[in-house]
Amino acid sequence: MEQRAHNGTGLAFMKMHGLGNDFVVIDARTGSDPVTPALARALGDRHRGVGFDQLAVIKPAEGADFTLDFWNSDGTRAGACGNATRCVSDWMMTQLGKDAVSLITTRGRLSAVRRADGLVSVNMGAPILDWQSVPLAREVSVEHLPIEGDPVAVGMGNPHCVFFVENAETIPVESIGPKIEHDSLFPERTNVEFASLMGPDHLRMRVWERGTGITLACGSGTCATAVAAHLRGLTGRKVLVDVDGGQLEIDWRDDGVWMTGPTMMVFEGVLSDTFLAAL
Ligand SMILES: N[C@@H](CCC[C@H](N)C(=O)O)C(=O)O
Repeated sequence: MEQRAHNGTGLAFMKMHGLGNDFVVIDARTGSDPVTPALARALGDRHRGVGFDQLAVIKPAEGADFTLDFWNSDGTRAGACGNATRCVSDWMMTQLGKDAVSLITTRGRLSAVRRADGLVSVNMGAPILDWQSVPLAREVSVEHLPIEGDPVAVGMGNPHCVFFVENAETIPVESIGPKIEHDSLFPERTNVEFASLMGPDHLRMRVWERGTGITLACGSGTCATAVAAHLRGLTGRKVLVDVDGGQLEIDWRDDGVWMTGPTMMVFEGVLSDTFLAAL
């Protein structure tokens, strides 16, 4: 696809999703990064923009195939986005004619592969389990946070607060999620997951994403939930996680937490100069 700069010819973008966790993707490998918080918010507006859970920007990288930056729909940055990483990696593999790619995110170098069954796996790296790096505001046990419901904190390049509940379906995610997102224990706010055990190595998870709200899936949140479930002795290191938009496979291996699932390239478009000029 031709890359258009924000110079009077519009701005090209792609729309992708992984299990309904949806993304606008801008390929800025050959030009300057056009994204500002104002552009992210305007583009993320589902009525007046395109709408997305996250905005991902592809940039050049040294020593890897590409760099990936993430924005939330409220105009804030995210350090990780597992589903966008899988979707963009799949597209990049097709562009580069490869079945594996490496990429740089703010948490470091990640790798992704396309499996023989067409599903895409990404190694999201080792979970972060020290309180300073999650980050938490003060020294507490990440495995038992001093919050009602006894949640677990896990960093996956972004913060997560995982609650284990009897039945995730009945939890009022829309009212509890934002309260926990803004709890003073999380100086950078947090993503919030509610998970229940469905069977041996099988979880159900619903999510409130920091900076976005309820989404149909959250890749990094699914990884964090699987890590937390293993730490709590509920599951092994390899689990299936049912989210609102489908199912992800999580495998916490020695080299990191691998997440596998489907990807979808939906459409390509061009933002008009009128839209860009109104920012
Ligand atoms: N949907 C993403 C995670 C999104 C990032 C999050 N809202 C944050 O601010 O950390 C995923 O698939 O991991």
